[in-house]
Amino acid sequence: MIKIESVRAVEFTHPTRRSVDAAGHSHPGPLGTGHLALLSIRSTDGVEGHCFAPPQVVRPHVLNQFVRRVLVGGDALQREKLWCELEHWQRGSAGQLTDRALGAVDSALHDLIGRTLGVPVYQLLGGYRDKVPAYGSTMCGDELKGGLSTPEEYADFARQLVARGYKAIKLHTWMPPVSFAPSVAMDIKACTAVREAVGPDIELMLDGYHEYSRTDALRIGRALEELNFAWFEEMMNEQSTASYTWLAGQLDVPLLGPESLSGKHYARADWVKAGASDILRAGVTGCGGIAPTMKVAHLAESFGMNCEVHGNGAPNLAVVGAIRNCRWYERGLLHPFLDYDEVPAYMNALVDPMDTDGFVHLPQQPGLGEDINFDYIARHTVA
Ligand SMILES: O=C(O)[C@H](O)[C@@H](O)[C@@H](O)C(=O)NO
Ligand SMILES: [Mg+2]
Repeated sequence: MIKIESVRAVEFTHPTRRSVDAAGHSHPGPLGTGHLALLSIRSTDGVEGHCFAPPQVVRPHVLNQFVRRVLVGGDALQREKLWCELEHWQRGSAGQLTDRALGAVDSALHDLIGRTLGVPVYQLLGGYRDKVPAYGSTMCGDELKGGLSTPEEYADFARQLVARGYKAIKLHTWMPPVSFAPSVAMDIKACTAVREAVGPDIELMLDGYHEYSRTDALRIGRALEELNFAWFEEMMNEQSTASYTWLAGQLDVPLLGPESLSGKHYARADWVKAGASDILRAGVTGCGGIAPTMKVAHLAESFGMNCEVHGNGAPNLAVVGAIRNCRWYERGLLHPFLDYDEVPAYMNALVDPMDTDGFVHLPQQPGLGEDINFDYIARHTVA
């Protein structure tokens, strides 16, 4: 038994050049102050498991009303039981206990178990590989000169990413509030420019505006087929499964999803049944944790599908290291103005450094493998 003694979240500040637009997409911005929380679950053995999360996701109300009531005194080794109890509390939480909160708790529980047993989480989950190829996932397009404001700038950045070692690149193109977005023509021009820049051997994917009509999505999809793209992602509202099923029937380029759709592994089972995508998608923050993300991966495998894990970071990387049916680790989000390889102030090292061949090596430390700068966090804790 790994008896849980306490659960806490510490909010801290850190310098950042990432800003968020009205639609929640990140872009480069002036040097500013970011806020983040570190959720920590401590056992009676004195070991702690951790997960970073937005402060509001693990705010006191969420910990006091739900998380502590389920976890404290429980056995971290029974994390499926704990997860199911938290999921049960969601329905009556008036939307306060989010899938992201479940994701943070489940990730910290996995970290606690791994740190206690001295085993990396990806090996606890199964252990399929010790390194994985990464694709460069760009930030969304912008109107910043020299940034990602034109098809040519996407092409320039793609050349830089190939030189860095990436063997695949996913374009997030322009979305509102960018003044000219959405634009079918510009999306196609950016994809064409990048394909011409990197040649035929680099895999390319598009993840653009998320609310195109069926007919607009079809126009873009046809162009991606000409450009031999590897997949087409979240081009329509994912709440319309029928639209994805229709589009999948029209196109040869693989559709990938759902990313943003709530409903965890349950909704993704319905997508498989509906034939709404060719490649499934799940991520630890969007699906409510490592455990449900693994369930989606296994569901996909049972139907001969890949499951491309959504997002970067230690929990998602652990899942990618534990499953066969995922081609890439999503490394990003990337932008010409930002150095992704710069270690955040609250860490002592990146969890996902990439070698010159484009591989990310799974961390071999116990737990999720994050080398957290606890002193920095203590010095920058919000009172
Ligand atoms: O803000 C978002 O929608 C996400 O960061 C998104 O851009 C990115 O994570 C994604 O879509 N990856 O596939
Ligand atoms: Mg996406």
